[in-house]
Amino acid sequence: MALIEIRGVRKAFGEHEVLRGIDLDVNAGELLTIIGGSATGKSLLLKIMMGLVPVDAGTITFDGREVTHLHERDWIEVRRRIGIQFQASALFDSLTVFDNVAYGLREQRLLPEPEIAQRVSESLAQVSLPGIEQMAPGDLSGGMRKRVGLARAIAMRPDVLLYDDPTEGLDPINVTRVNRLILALRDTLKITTVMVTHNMASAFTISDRLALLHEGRITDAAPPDVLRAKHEERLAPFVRAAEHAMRNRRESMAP
Ligand SMILES: Nc1ncnc2c1ncn2[C@@H]1O[C@H](COP(=O)(O)OP(=O)(O)OP(=O)(O)O)[C@@H](O)[C@H]1O
Repeated sequence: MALIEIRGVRKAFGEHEVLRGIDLDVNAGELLTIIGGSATGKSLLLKIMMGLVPVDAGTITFDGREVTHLHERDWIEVRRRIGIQFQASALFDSLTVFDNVAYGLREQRLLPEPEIAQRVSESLAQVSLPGIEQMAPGDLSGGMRKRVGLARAIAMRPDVLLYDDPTEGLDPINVTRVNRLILALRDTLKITTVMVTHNMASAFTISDRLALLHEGRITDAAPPDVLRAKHEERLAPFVRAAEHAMRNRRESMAP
């Protein structure tokens, strides 16, 4: 059974039907990337997986438990197992890096204070930023802010990590760095990963599977090579963008 099962999920805002029957499985341990045109509902789907937006119809099952209509306080328990990195890193600028990374652990009273310090330092090391606890977010580069956002998410030891455009606005070196980090976290912490990205080179390079969100439905969900071989018109722009970027070696994951 898949870790997350989405069946027949529909969501409209007024007359605007954004999701028209989403069926999607997320398997434990995989890195699944949702691709699609602008405003097709990719970020919305991540929010729905976190229980942040209620659906109009359909079901979501997490680790065998249907969570579609959970009460807010029960969602909190489920959300503890799901980390998210938002498009903007969403750090609190008035807090130090330490307090930012410790935020969720303290808020949910998950660990005593000495263990929090240990967990924060481990999490910063895992994103290759050891020892920056006392820095202010304002003094960090864009790439570092993203990695601190990630450290905050992994400090909670989630089973699943959702990334909303993790490489957006980064230069090629930092794109490669973040991509490597996403893979390393999946492999070392065994985190099931769902990513939304506009960066097709990243999507086609690091994903185990890609899911195309097209006209309100997941029309294709398969490994990158399988999608590439399909030669479907709806997939062509994404495949072309990936091949173009990879040909130009703008964002290479090669060691
Ligand atoms: N809370 C909301 N209220 C009204 N409309 C919304 C809301 N959330 C999302 N939408 C609409 O749903 C559509 C999909 O939005 P979403 O942000 O998920 O798109 P996306 O595929 O992630 O887009 P992009 O690739 O451009 O970032 C958009 O038309 C958006 O305006």
